[in-house]
Amino acid sequence: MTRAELFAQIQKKSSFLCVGLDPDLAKIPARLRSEPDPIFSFCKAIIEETADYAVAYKPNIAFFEALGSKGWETLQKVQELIPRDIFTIADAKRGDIGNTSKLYAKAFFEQMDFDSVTVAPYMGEDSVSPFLEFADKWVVLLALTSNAGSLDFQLIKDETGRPLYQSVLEKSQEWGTPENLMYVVGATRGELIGEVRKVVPDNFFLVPGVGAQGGSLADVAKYGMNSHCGLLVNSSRGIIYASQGKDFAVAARSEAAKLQAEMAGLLARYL
Ligand SMILES: O=c1ccn([C@@H]2O[C@H](COP(=O)(O)O)[C@@H](O)[C@H]2O)c(=O)[nH]1
Repeated sequence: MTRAELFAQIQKKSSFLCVGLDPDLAKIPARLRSEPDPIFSFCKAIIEETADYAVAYKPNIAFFEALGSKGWETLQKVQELIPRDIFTIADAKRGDIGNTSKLYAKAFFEQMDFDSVTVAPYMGEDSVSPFLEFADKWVVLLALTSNAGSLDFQLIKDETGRPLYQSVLEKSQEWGTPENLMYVVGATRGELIGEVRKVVPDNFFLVPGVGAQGGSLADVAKYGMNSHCGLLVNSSRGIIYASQGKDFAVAARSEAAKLQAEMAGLLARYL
């Protein structure tokens, strides 16, 4: 999917919602556990109920690969089920020496047809570039993550006072363009999102941390939105586990609808 197509979807749905698919057998409704593929049934119901409000889905690969070969089959079926006009993110956090990264890219872009994959920047240019060689596919590079441990490295300053996340942003601008490179920027980082936006004015951000992690959607839009919206805001547990009862899919729809309504207001205000 191109950047223009993604922006067109955002405008059409008045939404920049990414629904995170983190399906945990221990948390899905008990009645689904007797189905032949409980995780697929769960994801299918969530996708069917939230697709009106979502412009992206982000399956977190850990929740599938933890189930072994069956989990990979389920992931492929889930990816194929997502409507083609909705952006897909394989949240796999890959990155290795060049020839290995190339095969990770083939796995997510050719074996499966994801639009994008999350990649860690730690190993540098040759670990990221192989993912950028695929037409209309995207790298979503970890920049300023939402977790507490992000403080361990990402905010450490070099001798010029520049934090590490800023070096990641600046250096990676040499590798990709706003047409194929997004950044992970946590919603829990508040006004720091504005600092990231100053360094990379045109790139999309994938923003996890709204919902279960407590980040503010209003702050994300205030500090992060650009003229193409530039934001995909993810919520996983806040949507998919809105209810663990029989009404889980309807409850997920309702949570997605609430976020979309707030997003529509923010788009009207800042775009
Ligand atoms: O900085 C990051 C990078 C990735 N994630 C992932 O996003 C979702 C968030 O789930 P919630 O349930 O909405 O908290 C999850 O898959 C994480 O692995 C992140 O949270 N922060």
